[in-house]
Amino acid sequence: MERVKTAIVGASGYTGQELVRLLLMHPGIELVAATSRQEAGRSLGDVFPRFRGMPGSELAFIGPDPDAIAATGAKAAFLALPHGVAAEIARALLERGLKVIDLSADFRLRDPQVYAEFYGHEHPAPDLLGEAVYGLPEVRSNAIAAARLVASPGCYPTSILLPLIPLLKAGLIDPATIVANSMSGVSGAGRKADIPLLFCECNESVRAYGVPKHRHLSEIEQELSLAAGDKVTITFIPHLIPVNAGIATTTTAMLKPGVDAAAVGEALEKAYADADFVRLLGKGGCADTKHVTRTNFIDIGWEHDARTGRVLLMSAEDNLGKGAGSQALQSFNLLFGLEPMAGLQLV
Ligand SMILES: NC(=O)C1=CN([C@@H]2O[C@H](COP(=O)(O)OP(=O)(O)OC[C@H]3O[C@@H](n4cnc5c(N)ncnc54)[C@H](OP(=O)(O)O)[C@@H]3O)[C@@H](O)[C@H]2O)C=CC1
Ligand SMILES: CC(=O)N[C@@H](CCC(=O)OP(=O)(O)O)C(=O)O
Repeated sequence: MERVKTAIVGASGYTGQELVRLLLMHPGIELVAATSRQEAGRSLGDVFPRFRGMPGSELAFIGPDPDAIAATGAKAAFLALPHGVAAEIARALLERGLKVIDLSADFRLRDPQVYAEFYGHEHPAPDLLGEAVYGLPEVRSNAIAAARLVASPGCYPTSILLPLIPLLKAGLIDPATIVANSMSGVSGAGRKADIPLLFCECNESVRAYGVPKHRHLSEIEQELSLAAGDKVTITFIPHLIPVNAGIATTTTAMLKPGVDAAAVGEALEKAYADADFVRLLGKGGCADTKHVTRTNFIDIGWEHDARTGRVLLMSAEDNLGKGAGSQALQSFNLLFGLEPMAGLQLV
């Protein structure tokens, strides 16, 4: 079978590097371009010694020039770029006939005004928002398969949306009572020098940040509102924890009056019975990042607090995996009609 020629734009960052790892191992993909302004001219193996000796690791980084990327024959590109930058390159690559899977926030929101509200600047390509598909494969696999432009979800949103959407669709919880507490590893902030992210600032320390209006609320509330069929507004409290990668989220909400708690487990089972990458841990299951890092799995457990009437949803994923790179690859497999598990059998 001919492999799909594919590019990674922004391959020197954390999600880019995870994509390099995944694509070099994928049986249906030929990595033909990897971009970085700083590393242009050096090979993947030189820049990232972990890849030395792997077939494909001799590929040299090129600059992020759309013509140069298209000239490699790439049929698709993953964009692992900062938001704002991604939209511009996405447009140029779409015009050159590539399919685009964007890991940034640029195409996740339907409403450009919401983007301006949460990102502090006008949307750079509002005309493309209509065709972008929010790439949560467990929720809209058919739309992803037919897309030209996929907006891969943020890391926190994935960990919050997958447990909640089935409960909202089944009408089991009161949306006004949803509170999501998340803890993220430091790679979630990207590969940059920033004083609050230095080892001495983060190590042996945990802190909340981004309250009360973290930018991920925009896409979380967009998707929860679609599931509930009504506007949903939630409280979201992200925390930075001293691990390289991994997100653990605990979400709570009040069960609606008269709802039997067992319905929570039933709704999750029904939604994810055929989902390759959602592992349900059942009642009392406390998901642990240790078991999901470097994989495309999200583990979800739940509990009912009979004293307060709240349901507790515990989820864990890798922010660079199911929260970014491997989830984007899951969408890629759908886009190109490949085996859903291809390149993702990671444990
Ligand atoms: N880290 C995470 O857990 C997650 C990140 N995301 C999103 O994915 C995207 C990438 O994130 P992450 O890998 O963490 O980011 P990094 O900061 O680690 O990497 C950014 C990449 O983009 C390149 N880049 C930066 N600025 C420009 C520019 N102006 N033009 C062209 N290339 C540029 C950098 O290379 P160079 O400077 O050499 O050009 C680098 O390869 C972001 O939008 C992020 O929000 C999504 C989900 C999770
Ligand atoms: C720990 C940390 O700093 N995390 C990042 C979220 C990473 C992510 O998913 O961001 P995108 O929406 O840009 O894809 C943050 O809070 O901004």
